Amino acid sequence: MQVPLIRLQCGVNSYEWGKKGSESAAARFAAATPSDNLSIQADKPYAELWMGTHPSNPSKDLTTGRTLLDLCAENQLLLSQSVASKYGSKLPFLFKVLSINKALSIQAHPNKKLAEQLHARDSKNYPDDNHKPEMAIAITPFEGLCGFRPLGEIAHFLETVKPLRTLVGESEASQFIQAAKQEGGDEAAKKKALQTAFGGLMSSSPEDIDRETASLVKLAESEGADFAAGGVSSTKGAVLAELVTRLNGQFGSDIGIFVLFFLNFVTLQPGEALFLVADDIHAYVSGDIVECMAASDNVVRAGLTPKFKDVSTLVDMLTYNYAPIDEQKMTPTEYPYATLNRNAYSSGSSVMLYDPPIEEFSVVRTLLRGEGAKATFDPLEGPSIVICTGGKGTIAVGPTKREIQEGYVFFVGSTAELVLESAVGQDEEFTTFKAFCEI
Ligand SMILES: NNC(=O)[C@@H](O)[C@H](O)[C@H](O)COP(=O)(O)O
Ligand SMILES: [Zn+2]
Repeated sequence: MQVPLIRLQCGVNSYEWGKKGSESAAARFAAATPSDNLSIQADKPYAELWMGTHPSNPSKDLTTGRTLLDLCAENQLLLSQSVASKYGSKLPFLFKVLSINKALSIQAHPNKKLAEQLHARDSKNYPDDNHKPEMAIAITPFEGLCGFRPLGEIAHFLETVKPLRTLVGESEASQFIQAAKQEGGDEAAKKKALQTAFGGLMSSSPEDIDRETASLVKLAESEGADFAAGGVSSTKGAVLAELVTRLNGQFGSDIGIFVLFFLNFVTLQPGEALFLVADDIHAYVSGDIVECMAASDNVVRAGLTPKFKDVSTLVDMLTYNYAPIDEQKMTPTEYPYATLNRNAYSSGSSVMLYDPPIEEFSVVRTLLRGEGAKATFDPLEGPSIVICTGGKGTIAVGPTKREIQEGYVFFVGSTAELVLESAVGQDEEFTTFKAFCEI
């Protein structure tokens, strides 16, 4: 049976935080594929390219116009029997490219149980009954807020940033500082103190937020590198001061600006990655990324957004885990099931695996340098989606061989032996990302 290689036409979502017009990688990639209803407008934000079967924006077979969702429902072998029997006739993952001009909302994604409850209670704001663990891989330099800081860092900010301490509340702040400074001590009590302090911040009144935002911005502008007593080792005062003024410029007076002092601020270079389990708090700030997640669009938001906010649900649902940012970063490993040809070896090409501790997806980044560099992948017992984010080459499954260049997206059916070959010049790179599920 001929395993299909299907060129996809993918939709792009215009959220307010997206980069504008062709500055947006999501827009450029979407526009690389012929479409009768997409013309990129220079002043319109384009946030997310969606690749997959999610019904909110299902990808289509470019040749027939049929949705990938329909094709998988008609022929489960595209997914493989094992994947289809566990996840039904749809992809277990949703694959995206995000192009971020302004900060995304302060958010977390509910675990499976909470997702079912929220979906049953409010399917408009919570369209899925599924969890949404997610992984982000930087295409360009990326900034994000991710997971709670080590408690000592938060204590430092409560002691040195008066507007923050005022919004948290004097007693909550001093109780937290006391708990944070206890050597060893009861982990559950520390997390409770963190939840109380964070909950105190998030329950601030709009008047208090307006007043304290104005004071915070004034301090940031006047103190510069000395802001927050010079900051902490992971985030220096000057960086914090710039972030406060940037976020204030983007959102005006907003409680999300104060969340900055509770969350790790992380920068990723191209190829570096983050993994977020369900219920992990985060907010991406800038850059272009590839993102892969379980098939869900459930977002619980609490700040930095014009969208629906559900602050009490967010405060209640969080794990209140805290850790240095390096524990949130994911380290890719060499992908063992691909063979590079001589050109690829000699030009320093690479095939790297990003493999989070969940079943629904993994991602492989293939970076082929120079003319004729080739990677041959062992057949997978499961579905894949491949996007080219730079350069050009060919993609082949069995006897079917197609051109692929920046923005092109292909669905690769189960048990395909996939071959990628570069058609770029000597010092250029042909880069693809492949999301897949194999169980
Ligand atoms: N962390 N990234 C994600 O979860 C993306 O997949 C979501 O689609 C975005 O967070 C949605 O962001 P807004 O709700 O528009 O602020
Ligand atoms: Zn998210």
